Amino acid sequence: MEKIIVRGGERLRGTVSIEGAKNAVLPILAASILPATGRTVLTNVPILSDVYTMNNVIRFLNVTVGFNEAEKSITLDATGDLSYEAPFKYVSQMRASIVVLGPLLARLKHAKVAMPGGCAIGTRPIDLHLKGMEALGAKIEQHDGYIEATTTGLVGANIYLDFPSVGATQNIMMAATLAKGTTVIENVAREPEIVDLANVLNQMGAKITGAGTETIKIVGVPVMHGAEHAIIQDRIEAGTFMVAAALTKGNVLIKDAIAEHNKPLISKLEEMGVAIKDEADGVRVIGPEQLQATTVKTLPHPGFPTDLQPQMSILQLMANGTSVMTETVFENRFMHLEELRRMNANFKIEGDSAVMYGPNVLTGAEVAATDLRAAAALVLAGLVAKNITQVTNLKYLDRGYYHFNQKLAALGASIKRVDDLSANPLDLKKKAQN
Ligand SMILES: CC(=O)N[C@H]1[C@@H](OP(=O)(O)OP(=O)(O)OC[C@H]2O[C@@H](n3ccc(=O)[nH]c3=O)[C@H](O)[C@@H]2O)O[C@H](CO)[C@@H](O)[C@@H]1O
Ligand SMILES: C=C(OP(=O)(O)O)C(=O)O
Repeated sequence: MEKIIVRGGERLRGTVSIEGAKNAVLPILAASILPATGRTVLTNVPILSDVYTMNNVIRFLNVTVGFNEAEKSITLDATGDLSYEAPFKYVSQMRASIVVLGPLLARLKHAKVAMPGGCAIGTRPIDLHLKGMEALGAKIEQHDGYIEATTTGLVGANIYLDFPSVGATQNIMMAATLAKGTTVIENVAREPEIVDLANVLNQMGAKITGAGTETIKIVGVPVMHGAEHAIIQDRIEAGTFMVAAALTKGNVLIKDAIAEHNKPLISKLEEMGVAIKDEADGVRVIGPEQLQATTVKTLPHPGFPTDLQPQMSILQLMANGTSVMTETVFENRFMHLEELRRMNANFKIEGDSAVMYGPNVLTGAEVAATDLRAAAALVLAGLVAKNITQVTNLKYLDRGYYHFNQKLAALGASIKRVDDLSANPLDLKKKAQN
């Protein structure tokens, strides 16, 4: 069985490089459906199972996809006859496939996408995506587990999102690029990945302003063309390594990390006694001898990211005093803590909060990942636990981290992965197809 085996107790030291952002590249791959002429070339693409899955989705739609793993680049061509259906087989593997709905509707006036279910971290409805498509003039029908959207032509509209959903913002923004007239979306998500998507769409000929603020304006254009774009750095991977350095009393330079993108994490780390230095080539993190307790609440950007909550909670467990983590974005994102009971973690869950009594003395155990960030958090816990920790269910880790154990080992962690199917991109690719 594939597993990561880690012996706790090493201080991490050195430099670690960060990949392109998973949450930026996935919607941008969907955006490659929009150009009717020219090829799109993406660079700084992370080698992740989610990327292979999204490649499979858009290949099924007849986009030509060439992934050059050695160069971390993908060339895309959507100039042929496209198909409008994203089947259950792929959408069930990865919820983010729902973001093909907007571009398909814009380009073909017809989209049929399998209904994405919830996942381990929450129920994850898509009502806001659908509300946006309807406002732009799409007729939505739900049947046989599919959402079918049709239109005689999308028309710009004013849309207010009840919640700044990342996926809904991306889907509506992409649908509106080719709509007739102007669309204004209010209360949108402001994540850096939204800005990256808007940048590539504008390179493709779209007219989008306001990405990164609460209101996005899109002036529809008749046609879009291919573009070249380098994916932004992964702030969640960077944040995970910041936590790893802080946790192990380490001293690590997270190369090319963008401090601005990780402000909410950095501010909490500083509160806990961690030294952070914004250097010319990245962010240096120096962990203290003893972390201090802190209170954290997850929120849409620029609040504390839910995707760093599980990792941050390991720091809180190790901090001196009582820490509280409140999760407001997803209703079921404390599964890693339940696993950590096997490692003697002392905490209690009260509604949407976890109250952690530190400093804990974690002891190694066999634990199973339940989702992507839970997987990373369990490995982090292993770095500071006594004895040996074994983490299984690594398919979740491979969705979002490239060479996670190798990068930690290069920083001095005593860690290895057995039966490693992620070392070779071809194995990851095969896994994404199964
Ligand atoms: C591929 C990708 O980029 N994934 C990220 C994206 O997911 P995703 O785009 O799915 O997350 P959303 O921002 O849409 O979801 C946030 C909250 O809004 C709710 N909601 C969302 C849409 C909707 O139509 N109705 C509704 O109620 C969700 O159930 C959830 O409680 O943002 C999340 C929140 O930062 C991150 O954790 C994910 O890593
Ligand atoms: C929840 C995440 O991703 P997704 O939305 O793809 O499930 C994540 O990246 O932590």
